[in-house]
Amino acid sequence: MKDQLIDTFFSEGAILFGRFVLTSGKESDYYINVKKLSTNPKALRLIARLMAKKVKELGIEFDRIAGPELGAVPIATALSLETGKPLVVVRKKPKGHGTGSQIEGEVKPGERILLVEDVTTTGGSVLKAAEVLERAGAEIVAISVVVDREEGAGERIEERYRFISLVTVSELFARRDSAEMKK
Ligand SMILES: O=P(O)(O)OC[C@H]1O[C@H](OP(=O)(O)OP(=O)(O)O)[C@H](O)[C@@H]1O
Ligand SMILES: O=C(O)c1cc(=O)[nH]c(=O)[nH]1
Repeated sequence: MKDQLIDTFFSEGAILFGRFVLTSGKESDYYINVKKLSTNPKALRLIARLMAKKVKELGIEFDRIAGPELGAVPIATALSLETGKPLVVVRKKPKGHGTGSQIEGEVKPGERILLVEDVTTTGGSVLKAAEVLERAGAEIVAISVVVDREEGAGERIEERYRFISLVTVSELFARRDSAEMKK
């Protein structure tokens, strides 16, 4: 399943090369567009199945799944359907009208949350979401990401939480290099 996911990144054109400014302000000569996969039902199902399998194998128990706006929302939703566990969505900022809420869905005090992310670079975005959930009384049992760019997020997140990645950029680029060698 993991190899299938890696292949899907290439077949869906989800790895772009050029100059990109990242959310952290860093610059990069490549960009992983996980949204290309999370908007494709077959690829999204594969991500959800792989994530559910990995979490189960590691014996991680949780009551609820959380997905921070925006990239993680379809992934967390698919994982909720796959596992039958309820969902919460964490906004980047509290809603400016209506409920004024930053969390959509209910977090009960002491609930064990599996926090999902699409891609991690510095880990700053997902750590902000973790803070919002903890302020609401949740316990973050693990942070699970589809792709880790290996630019410090793992080390930063692991200071406080269990960190799981489905694939790393090294694994993605190793596959590209081995495919090119075979040509
Ligand atoms: O680990 P970090 O350095 O925080 O970078 C990764 C974050 O950047 C992207 O989000 P983006 O801000 O582009 O928002 P979007 O998901 O709303 O498109 C991605 O979805 C992660 O949330
Ligand atoms: O750090 C980011 O903002 C980022 C990097 C990346 O490769 N893909 C993405 O969606 N966001």
